[in-house]
Amino acid sequence: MSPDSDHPSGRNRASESRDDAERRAAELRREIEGHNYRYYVLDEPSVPDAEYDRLLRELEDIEAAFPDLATEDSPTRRVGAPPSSGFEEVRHRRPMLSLANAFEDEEVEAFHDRVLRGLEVEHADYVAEPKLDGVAISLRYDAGRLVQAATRGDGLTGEDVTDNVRTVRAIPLQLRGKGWPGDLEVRGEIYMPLEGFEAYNARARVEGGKELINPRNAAAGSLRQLDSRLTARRPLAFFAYAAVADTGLPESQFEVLEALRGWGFPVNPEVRRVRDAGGCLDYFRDLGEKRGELAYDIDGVVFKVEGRRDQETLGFVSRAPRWALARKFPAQEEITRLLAIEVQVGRTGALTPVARLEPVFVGGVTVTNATLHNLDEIRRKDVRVGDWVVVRRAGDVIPEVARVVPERREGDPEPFELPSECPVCGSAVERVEGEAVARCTGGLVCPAQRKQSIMHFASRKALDIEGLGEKLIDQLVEAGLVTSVADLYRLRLDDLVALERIGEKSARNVLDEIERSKSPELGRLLFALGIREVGEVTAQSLARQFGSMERLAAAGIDDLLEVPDVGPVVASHVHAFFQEEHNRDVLTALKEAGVEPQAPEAPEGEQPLAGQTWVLTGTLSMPRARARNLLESLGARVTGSVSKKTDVVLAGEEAGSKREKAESLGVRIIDDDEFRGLLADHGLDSD
Ligand SMILES: NC(=O)c1ccc[n+]([C@@H]2O[C@H](COP(=O)([O-])OP(=O)(O)OC[C@H]3O[C@@H](n4cnc5c(N)ncnc54)[C@H](O)[C@@H]3O)[C@@H](O)[C@H]2O)c1
Ligand SMILES: [Zn+2]
Repeated sequence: MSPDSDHPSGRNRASESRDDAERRAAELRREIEGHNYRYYVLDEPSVPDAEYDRLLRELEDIEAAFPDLATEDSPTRRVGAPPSSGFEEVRHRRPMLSLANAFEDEEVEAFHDRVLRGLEVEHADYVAEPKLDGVAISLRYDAGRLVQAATRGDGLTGEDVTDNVRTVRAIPLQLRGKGWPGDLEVRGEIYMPLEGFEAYNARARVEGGKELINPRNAAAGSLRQLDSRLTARRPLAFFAYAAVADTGLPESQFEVLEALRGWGFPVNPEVRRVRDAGGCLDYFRDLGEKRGELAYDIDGVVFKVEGRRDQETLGFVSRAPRWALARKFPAQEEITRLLAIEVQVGRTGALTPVARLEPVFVGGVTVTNATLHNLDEIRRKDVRVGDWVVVRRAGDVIPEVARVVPERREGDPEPFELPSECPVCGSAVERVEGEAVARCTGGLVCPAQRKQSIMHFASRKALDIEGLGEKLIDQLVEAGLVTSVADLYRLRLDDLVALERIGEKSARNVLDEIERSKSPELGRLLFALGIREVGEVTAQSLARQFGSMERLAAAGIDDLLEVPDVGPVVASHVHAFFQEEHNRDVLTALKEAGVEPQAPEAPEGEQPLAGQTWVLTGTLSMPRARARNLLESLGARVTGSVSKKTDVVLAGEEAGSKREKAESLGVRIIDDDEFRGLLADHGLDSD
């Protein structure tokens, strides 16, 4: 959070007097307890970890300044939360503790100094391990067989989740190799790999289920299901990082990890032995660079004193060992205030809502804007202007508003609505049912889309204006010479020659090309207009069906639906395009400039099916578009619905109502095999 923020958790708010401190400490404890409950019991935190860590540190600072304010049960002294009912309790043989946290390099150096002093040595070796962002688990093995699995709980007592843990494939039910202690406890982290996490959420979005907040809470929540069949469906994995036994364990942490590997446990491959603070910090930096490539979330690095005897010498403080330290990465999630939602128009006309934020330091940079994706996402997350929101910036990914902090909403702000007109050009905004993205329909006139639309217009499959490339288009638009494609036809030699880096010869060539493009095939011109979802094939179909721009422009949705392969989405895009006044102006301007589209020609060659009208229905053994092309190349007209004018219905498998209608009208019906025979008769290859 920015230092000038007015949120009460700012750490620099020194407590002036003891009374203030006492009040603030009580406030902090209440708030932290609330977060603990949401995080450890519900597996559904509302604030990001960074915010929680700040609150905890503020409380630690107060307790350090006024030691008599520190209560026995203060959250600064406790680990996690007591086990929840619904599970048997498991008393840990040795407490499962937390880790001391470091947010700065200096804190790593201070830790190292304490270790050197504690052990009375000059150098110290550490094992450096990725700090997995998952959930700690304790696994008991009796004579090599898994007999019990428990969560950390409050550190002393955990929850018996044995049945659930048995469904995690990475955890051996029976130890391998040899030399394992007969009575062995293995500790490690159960986590959800990112891929599985994203796949799970993608499915939840489609099926309308509940999404998981982050991989760590996903892992914890999965493990604490009361029905282990639900756990089995979650993609969980495991890394071991510690072992507890009375005898029979190697003397150093590194060797313990190697032994665990030999006994069949996955051990993180990034684990290294390092020396002194310098070695720790190098490792931290290197792993930080790799963080984005890992298949799982890590939130930092753990340094552990290598020798087990040395660990014992150093011992523990209330909630963490003195021989270990977690150096945390910069937070990828932060909390800040949503000041406004602005709408940007992209090069393709997509309207993107963008969050204007109170500046916040997250993922290593200061973020002032974040994407909100689209209106559906805003609705799903119920984001409203003025809310406190969690902003996420992972690696180089564009920052996004991940979620709202609901308990901090003030009043009852209005839900956000998209404008009905494009904020850039004023054209109508279209939102097709079932599509997430809303778009400006003024593709041909909208300044936000200008360069893109001209480039598309001139491209090879459209009007194929050679020499009119991206650079020249940039120059033309920036010089104000071209605001829509119709302006291309008003360009003069002087205009072009006046531009930088264009000689007279190439200017002439471009003008010749533009002149030549004045009599395009109708289908190409339609494609060139850049109507959404109208690709080359659809443009050709539209051209064949309607024969002229005027007829197409006058077509209603129902007329459009008659065209083969045109469904409701395309029909609605085409309709909206021609409804938009700005677009009609450009079409008029094109006409005035002398652009005359050519009606589609009859295909060349033999036309044995000329004059026949065909309808395709059911599942064919080739893609429908191909069947249609083949028929058209033989001269047939292919339409979408069966009527008395239909000559032949080609009915594939599971043909439904169209087939019935053809039967009732007495229209000839042929099947896939007959169709292939017919193609073969005309020398066409059906494969
Ligand atoms: N957002 C919230 O509301 C909220 C609430 C409570 C706690 N938290 C977060 O939870 C964390 C505190 O929880 P904590 O007490 O578990 O401390 P911690 O997560 O900082 O460190 C201890 C834990 O690290 C894990 N760990 C991962 N890799 C390890 C390795 N190689 N070796 C040893 N341990 C490893 C273990 O599970 C261990 O229990 C903080 O990050 C805090 O921000 C957040
Ligand atoms: Zn626009």
